[in-house]
Amino acid sequence: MSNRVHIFDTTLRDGEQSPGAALNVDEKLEIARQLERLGVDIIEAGFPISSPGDFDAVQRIAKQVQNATVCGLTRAVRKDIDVAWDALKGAKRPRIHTGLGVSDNHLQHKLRKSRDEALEMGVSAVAYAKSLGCDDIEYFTEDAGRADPDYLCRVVEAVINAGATVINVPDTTGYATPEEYGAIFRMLLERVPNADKAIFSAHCHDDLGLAVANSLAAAKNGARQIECTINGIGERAGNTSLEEVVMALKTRRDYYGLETGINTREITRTSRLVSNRTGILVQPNKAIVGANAFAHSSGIHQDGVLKERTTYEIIDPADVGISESKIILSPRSGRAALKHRLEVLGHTFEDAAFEKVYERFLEVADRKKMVYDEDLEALATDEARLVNQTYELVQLQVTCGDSAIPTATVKLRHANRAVLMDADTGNGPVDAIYRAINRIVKVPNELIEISLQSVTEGTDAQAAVTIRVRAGDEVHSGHAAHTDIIVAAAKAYLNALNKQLLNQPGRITQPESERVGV
Ligand SMILES: CC(=O)SCCNC(=O)CCNC(=O)[C@H](O)C(C)(C)COP(=O)(O)OP(=O)(O)OC[C@H]1O[C@@H](n2cnc3c(N)ncnc32)[C@H](O)[C@@H]1OP(=O)(O)O
Ligand SMILES: CC(C)C(=O)C(=O)O
Ligand SMILES: [Mg+2]
Repeated sequence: MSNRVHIFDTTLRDGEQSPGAALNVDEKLEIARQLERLGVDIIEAGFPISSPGDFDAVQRIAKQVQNATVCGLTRAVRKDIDVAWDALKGAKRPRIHTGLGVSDNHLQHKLRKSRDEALEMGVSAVAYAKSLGCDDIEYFTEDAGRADPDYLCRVVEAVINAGATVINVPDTTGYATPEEYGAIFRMLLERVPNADKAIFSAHCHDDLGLAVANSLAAAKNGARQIECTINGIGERAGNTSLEEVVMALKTRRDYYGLETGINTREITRTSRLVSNRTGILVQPNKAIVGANAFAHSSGIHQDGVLKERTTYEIIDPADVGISESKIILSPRSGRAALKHRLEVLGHTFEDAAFEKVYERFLEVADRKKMVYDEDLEALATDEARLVNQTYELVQLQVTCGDSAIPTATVKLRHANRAVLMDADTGNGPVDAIYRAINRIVKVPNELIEISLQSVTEGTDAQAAVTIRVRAGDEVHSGHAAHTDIIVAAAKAYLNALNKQLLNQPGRITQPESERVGV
């Protein structure tokens, strides 16, 4: 038996059966083009009899696709087959996918047919498709996951005799377990006398979250076609996800010994296109294509991945078309991750300065949960400026509002370790802060410009404050960033005053203001 597994993509048929996923014809064509780039073997383009729009889509895809087989779904009904064959006329490699339920549940309640009647319908549908000149006929034994094995074997044997070349054994309701589903394929291959005349195909639904596991079990037991959809979209809980099943076969080739023709580097692009056009978002923790699939956010993992990627990654992100894995800076990140990201952004620090950056990073991370490059830039430049500071902000308390007198209390630490506190009122909170700071620092200056800017997005964004003060002939600028804009304003002012103080002899001398908590 060959070790090549055909990938049958049904994003445009079963995937489009996802509630709310309806695609227009142009979008279907666009997705079909991308599926070809991805290298799928078969594109199930639609159910041509279902609507004029679907007929049109199948017809246009059939004409456009160059390499893949293009397939149209039908019931085991002549008019469906006629319409599908008509839609597939322009295809280089057309396939009719017809079939009928095989479980007693479907026979009794839905089709209201006896086993023999249904078998006869299936056989005539295949024979009819063949009579039209179709030599690639796939037969689906709907709800095979709940069918009587003896009846399933009878149906499969009969439809292969009638001309079916591919036998689809769907677990339509997502009921089977991997062991059971694998065993169905083993049984069919062992018991059906003409089984060697057909390729057996797995088609699984994810009602119990087992679609991928069931498809893999089928492949392990002889299935050589897997039906799947991009992002696992599809009827109810969805279908087998193409990206998961393909990457499982590739990553665990040692276990399955099977190959597909998929160009896995196109996986991410295809996933994004389908999500975009269907409007169905991909959950962040989704395997392979979720936003977090290659993101590391805790310190121990980040340290490991930075030392050697394979400590926590079994797939190289480049293999699925992602340039690199992500290190997400969070309150759980350690020094290794922070240092790495700062270096990537071009910031290096001496050990002591780095410890201060790390301390401030943790403060920001606790407030923001995720720290972005823009936050780091703000944080790093701020710290770089503060290395030579004379005064450092220890604590700030502000009272303001439409009926309160803006009042600020500031506590500063001097370079000689003295902690100084003072308070003042002002026209507004920033004015009050600057007056309180002036009472401690006591360097004459004039505030000539203040600008406030948000450097990241959201209500928890970092605010950056830039100010300029004039002292005699000199102008000093100060810059600081913080998630609290009032704190950023205080730090920016201190930053400017610290620069002013750099030029003053004896700046490390103890100033005269009130000393507290030395
Ligand atoms: C498991 C799957 O995913 S199967 C594919 C599911 N996809 C779709 O159903 C989308 C396309 N479907 C449609 O557009 C429509 O349902 C159509 C055009 C196929 C049929 O529409 P209608 O003629 O109005 O029939 P309706 O949908 O109400 O009922 C389905 C009929 O097909 C019968 N039927 C269902 N499956 C099959 C089958 N595989 N072979 C033969 N008959 C079938 C049902 O028993 C029912 O027949 P009844 O009306 O005699 O009871
Ligand atoms: C039409 C068939 C192949 C199907 O989608 C199913 O049984 O789930
Ligand atoms: Mg299905």
